[in-house]
Amino acid sequence: MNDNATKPLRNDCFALPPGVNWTPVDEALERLRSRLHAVVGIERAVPLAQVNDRILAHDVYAPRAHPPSSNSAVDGYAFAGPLTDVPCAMPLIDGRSAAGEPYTGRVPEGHAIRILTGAVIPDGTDTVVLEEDCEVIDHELHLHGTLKAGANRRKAGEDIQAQDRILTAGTRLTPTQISVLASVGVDSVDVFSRLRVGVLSTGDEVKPVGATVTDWQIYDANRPMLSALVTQLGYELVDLGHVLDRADEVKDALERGAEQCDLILTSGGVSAGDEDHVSKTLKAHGDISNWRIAIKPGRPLALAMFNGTPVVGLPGNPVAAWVCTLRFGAPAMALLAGGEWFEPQSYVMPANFSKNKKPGRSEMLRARVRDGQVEVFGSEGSGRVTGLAWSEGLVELDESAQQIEPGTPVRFIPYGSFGL
Ligand SMILES: Nc1nc2c(c(=O)[nH]1)N[C@H]1C(S)=C(S)[C@@H](COP(=O)(O)OP(=O)(O)OC[C@H]3O[C@@H](n4cnc5c(N)ncnc54)[C@H](O)[C@@H]3O)O[C@H]1N2
Ligand code: MOO
Repeated sequence: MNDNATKPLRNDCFALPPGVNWTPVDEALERLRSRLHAVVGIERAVPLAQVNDRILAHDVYAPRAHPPSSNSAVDGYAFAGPLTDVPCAMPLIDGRSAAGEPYTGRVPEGHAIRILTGAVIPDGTDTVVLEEDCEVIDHELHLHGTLKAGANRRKAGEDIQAQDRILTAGTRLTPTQISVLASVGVDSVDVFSRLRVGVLSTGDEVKPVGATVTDWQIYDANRPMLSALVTQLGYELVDLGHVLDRADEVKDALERGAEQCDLILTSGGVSAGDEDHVSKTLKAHGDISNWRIAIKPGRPLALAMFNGTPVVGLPGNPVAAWVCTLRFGAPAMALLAGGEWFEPQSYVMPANFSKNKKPGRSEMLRARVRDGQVEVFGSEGSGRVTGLAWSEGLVELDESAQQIEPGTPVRFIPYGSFGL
């Protein structure tokens, strides 16, 4: 039950203004944000049991209030408050109000009634005393402390009023939001179809895991990494496999991808070398813009439209591919999928390392937090996959030069901030 939610992207959506050479990270992000929009269809009335991790297509309004009636927050006794003149005693009436079994009569003035947690506050009462704070002797409630009117009462609609907008379109649904929907009886919602993301590896030296390899060949580390990332971000993975550095193979794979996917991630073949066929093919058959982003690692990033489908040409080095996918790909995919653009939440914390950073480029270092301090991986080599596994996030150092010493505040972005 899909329909097209949006119009297609423009072919020149990644074009750079004339004369642009090095693009600062913030500018690159702003450019992506302003040129991309949702490209997926809508699935209607999807049951709550199937909406975790899906993106809401429409705002949702509450069909009823939460809580629907005023009720007690504690086990105790209800009466009309406030209680100022203490100590005092109040006759208890027969009967009680329990959750699922409300008291239907009216409590006379000056009387109290037994009430349990979650039970509707009976007519004639508005205040509840905890059972630990009073005594019952011979059908009489003895009270010792003062209480404000409305104490221990959860008012009807104090959380949600009927017709309130409870969730907005573009929200990625999580268990906590599903609880909000359920609490007001919403049993199904409209969500965007999952973004279909193709992952393609390129390179004559690259072989899939499981293949026989010789010394000059390497295993494809990027495709399994990016595939797992795509799935974990909540998108539908389309495995486009691996192709050699040959124009016809790259073109065939991109054509297959453009038919099946809403976005294609490629790795390798985007710098200026003789065998960089991804760039060449995109140039020959698509609308490509080679963004030289002032970021390390990940300087070459190719953004292109190929047969109407956006292609992100990631650098081959696994660390650069990882960093670029998180920093640029994750918010871009969120927009294409109907979600909201996001700037990952970061935390300023003291460094426990030293670094003399050159000006001109941002640097993203593999990092983690121990004992309230940020540590970085021992090597910055962008082929070092062990540093990826070691890290729990990234440290982002901005374009300006910086001398980092132990104790210098740095910006740590946990992987969770990218939606992982
Ligand atoms: N003259 C220049 N040379 C290079 C530049 C430059 O600006 N000028 N940039 C360097 C940087 S930085 C990077 S990153 C790479 C990016 O190059 P490509 O995207 O063309 O990537 P490749 O050359 O194909 O591969 C780079 C590196 O990564 C390995 N690789 C490739 N695919 C995989 C994979 N699926 N799994 C694991 N490893 C992979 C590949 O073997 C290379 O070692 O360019 C620099 N050169
Ligand atoms: O993108 Mo490259 O891996 O910066 O080193």
